[in-house]
Amino acid sequence: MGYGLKKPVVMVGMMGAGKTAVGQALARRLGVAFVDSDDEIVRAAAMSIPEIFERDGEAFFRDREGEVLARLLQGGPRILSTGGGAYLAPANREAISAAGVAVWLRADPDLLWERVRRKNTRPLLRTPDPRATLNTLCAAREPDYAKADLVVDAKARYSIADMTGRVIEVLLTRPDVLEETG
Ligand SMILES: Nc1ncnc2c1ncn2[C@@H]1O[C@H](COP(=O)(O)OP(=O)(O)OP(=O)(O)O)[C@@H](O)[C@H]1O
Ligand SMILES: O=C(O)C1=C[C@@H](O)[C@@H](O)[C@H](O)C1
Ligand SMILES: [Mg+2]
Repeated sequence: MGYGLKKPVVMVGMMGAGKTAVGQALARRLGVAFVDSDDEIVRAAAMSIPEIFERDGEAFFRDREGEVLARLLQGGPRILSTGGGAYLAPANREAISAAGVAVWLRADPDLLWERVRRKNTRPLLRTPDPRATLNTLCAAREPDYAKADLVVDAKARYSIADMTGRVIEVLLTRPDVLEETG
C-alpha cells in the first residue's frame, strides 16, 4: 500500500510534542521529504537556537522563522515540522493554510516536561522555574494551536510509530491531503 500526499503537512504544537520526531517518521512512512524550520534557521545562521536568541533576540528569530516557513511551504507536498512558536503568528498561520494543512500534536504539560527536561536547548525554558513556564506557555498558546486543521493527541504510552499511524489516520480523513494508492 502506498500513499499520495497532495500538499505540505505542517506539524505544529508545543516544544517536546514530537513535531520533529513524528514528522521525520511520517515522512519516511509516506515516502516524502522532511524539513524542519528550526533546522533550516540553525543552518542558515550557522548558530544554535540558544545562540540566536542570546545574540539577536527572540524577535529576530521569529522574523527568520516566518521567512523560512514561507519558503519551505513552496517546496511541494512533504512534511514540514515547525518550531513550537511558529504557529502563533497570524501571518504564519495564513501562509500555512494557503499552501498546506496544519496538524497539532496536542500534549499535556506533564508529558512535555518529561520530554524536554533533560535538554537545555530551548531558550524559552531557561527561567528560574521552567516547569511553571511550560505550564504558562501551554495555556497561553492552546487557543492558537486549536486553530490547526487536524489534531492528534500525544500520550506517554504512544510511541513515535503509534503517533505516526495516528497522524496518517487523521490525514486520510482529508482526501484533498492524503490518499492511499495501489
Ligand atoms: N511518541 C514519543 N515517544 C517517545 N519519545 C518521543 C515521542 N515523541 C517525541 N519523543 C522524544 O521527545 C523529545 C522531543 O521531541 P521532538 O524534538 O520531536 O519535539 P518537538 O515538538 O520537535 O519540539 P521543539 O518544538 O522543541 O522542536 C525527543 O527526544 C523525541 O525523540
Ligand atoms: O516553543 C517555542 O517558542 C520554541 C520551540 C522550539 O522549537 C524553537 O523554535 C525555539 O526554542 C522556540
Ligand atoms: Mg522540533
